[in-house]
Amino acid sequence: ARSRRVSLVRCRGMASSLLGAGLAAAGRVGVVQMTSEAASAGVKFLCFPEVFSFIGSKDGESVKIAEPLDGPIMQRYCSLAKESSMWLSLGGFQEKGLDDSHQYNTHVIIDDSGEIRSSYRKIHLFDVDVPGNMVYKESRFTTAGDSIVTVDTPFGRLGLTVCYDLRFPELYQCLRFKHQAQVVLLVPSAFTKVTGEAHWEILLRARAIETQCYVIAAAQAGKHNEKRESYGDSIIIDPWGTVIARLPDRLSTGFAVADIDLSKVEAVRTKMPISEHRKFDSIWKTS
Ligand SMILES: O=C(O)CNC(=O)[C@H](CS)NC(=O)CCC(=O)C(=O)O
Repeated sequence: ARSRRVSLVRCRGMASSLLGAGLAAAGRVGVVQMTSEAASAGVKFLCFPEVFSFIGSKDGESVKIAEPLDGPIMQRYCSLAKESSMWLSLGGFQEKGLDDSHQYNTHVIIDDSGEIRSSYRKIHLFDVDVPGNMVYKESRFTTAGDSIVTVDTPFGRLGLTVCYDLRFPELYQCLRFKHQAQVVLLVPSAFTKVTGEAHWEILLRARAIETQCYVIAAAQAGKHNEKRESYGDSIIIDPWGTVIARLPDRLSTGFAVADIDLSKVEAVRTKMPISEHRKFDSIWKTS
């Protein structure tokens, strides 16, 4: 297996203007310029954080700008992928839902010819009272997905997830052991500052170690508006659990690059064959 360059990106002002509905010129330059810089660095697959095209400052704002996957926002990203000959992971897209007051929180994979290859709707919704912070109720405007999604790419079989999904290891177990996500589990996120500082990196490394997969986790960071602040280094973790690329939380712009080497996945799994040792079917499933 040849190694492939993969990268995480974060742009200044990301999520307020960008390629989204507001479309401020500066924001667009941000995304396009960062993508071209990544292309010059040899990147073949670029991963964006959750809510990459829009973050609202008030409840219910994002449902108003939600669009279907064949709408103008996604079309722009498809053109960007094609022009830069790059695969894109676009997590946390506000996909138009069943009615005007509902959306899905959707992770979209576009290939290097500009075609949407797959999309995953966030299964676990963040209805949480964050200690010392605020009460989130994602389910008010968002409908949960109910399907597990993998997609075959030149970077291996990807397992798609979003943000709060990270806290539910059974999803990752299913991706690895039932759907053979041999390679990367993508976790685009906008973790809160409080929960992110406490849990973000340790959960990501645990998911990589226990699934023996690469984990690619693009994070929002910094203050978005009066009410919202996100926390997290954007990191790429290898199947042994080592962080091999990092874009620190304090940087509002930039990208981090790593090579994905599928032979590393096989090496870790051969030496420690947890898929043969697990007792899920023989004990847990039936007890
Ligand atoms: O609603 C939006 O604008 C975009 N969506 C998000 O930011 C989502 C839902 S509110 N955030 C999380 O899932 C945070 C998880 C988290 O922080 C944790 O698990 O600790």
